[in-house]
Amino acid sequence: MDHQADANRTDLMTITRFVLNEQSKYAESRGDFTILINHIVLGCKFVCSSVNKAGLAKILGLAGDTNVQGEEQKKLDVISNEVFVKALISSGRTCLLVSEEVEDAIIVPPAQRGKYIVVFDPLDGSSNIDCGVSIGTIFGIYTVKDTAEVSVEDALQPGSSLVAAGYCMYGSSCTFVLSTGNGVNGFTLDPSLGEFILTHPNIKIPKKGKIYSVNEGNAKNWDEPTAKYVENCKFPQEGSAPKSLRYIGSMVADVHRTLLYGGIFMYPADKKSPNGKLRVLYEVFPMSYLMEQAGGQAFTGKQRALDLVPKKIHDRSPIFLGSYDEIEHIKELYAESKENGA
Ligand SMILES: O=P(O)(O)OC[C@H]1O[C@](O)(COP(=O)(O)O)[C@@H](O)[C@@H]1O
Ligand SMILES: [Mg+2]
Ligand SMILES: [Mg+2]
Repeated sequence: MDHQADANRTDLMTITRFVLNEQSKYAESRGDFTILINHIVLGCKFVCSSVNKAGLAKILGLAGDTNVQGEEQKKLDVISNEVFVKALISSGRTCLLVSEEVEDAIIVPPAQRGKYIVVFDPLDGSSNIDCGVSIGTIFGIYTVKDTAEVSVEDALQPGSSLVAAGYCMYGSSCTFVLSTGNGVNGFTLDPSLGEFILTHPNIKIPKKGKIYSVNEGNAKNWDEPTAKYVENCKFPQEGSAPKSLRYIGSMVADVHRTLLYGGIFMYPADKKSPNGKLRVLYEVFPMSYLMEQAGGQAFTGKQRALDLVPKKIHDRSPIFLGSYDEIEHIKELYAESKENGA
């Protein structure tokens, strides 16, 4: 047993240590945020182990119910939702929860309330669960002044009011990516320690990218700027190389690759779904917050995504997010089509 190596492992930057360091920068902090993040991390570890043994544990397939989105819920959608609702309420640091899998906002019992609102997608990429392709969990964190009178309206804040956001990807390795407003950091789960260790410090997305990510199956219903942008990816001007298409169909996995490699992920509006598919509060906002914190951009086709103010907790919005220059190009195409009166 190499005791020295083991001893050295004690100075690894775990996520708890990292968040505690972050918190120590705020004189008024009492550790509430660290406790909240620890409960989210606990939920992710639980879901990760469930996902890894899903086939064995017979938790693949449908749960038999339909959620507020009209989607057939997978067993892991329901299990993940229960895990996070319980973990977040038992943290004693939340007052309101919004989950993709629950129609109404969950108001935490007064005795267990804290100042944070958590919006979350307990299991993202549900269509990929049964074939073992990467899936994830997405979350955003807001604060509220008066927890005593908290109501669903308190969750309908712009994305720019988020105090933190992140996701956990259940893939070949389990990766937790977090921003508390000072850049983006990635942590990998060390199964032998059961700890998330800092492996991707201060993630910065490349300014340009060689990859575009979109469900081309919707192409015939796209608007002109989207069609033009994708056309340009495939048939670029003289001297530029065509981009590669990568589409996993799990937002967490497609955005994680985009964050690390650069490029663009988009779920645009189309004639079939004029507001796109992805949900503002617990998909679009957290990923847009992370993208901006990493030096990228997030655009709806009309405005900066984080400036949106949702009217309902399950609102959807078109979204283009990724490398700074790629989003600039999309913005120009939308401005052009607006000038042409489209
Ligand atoms: O199959 P489509 O239409 O391309 O949609 C894929 C998108 O839908 C989602 O699966 C929606 O998320 P959920 O799985 O959480 O419902 C995203 O992860 C993904 O980006
Ligand atoms: Mg999702
Ligand atoms: Mg989901």
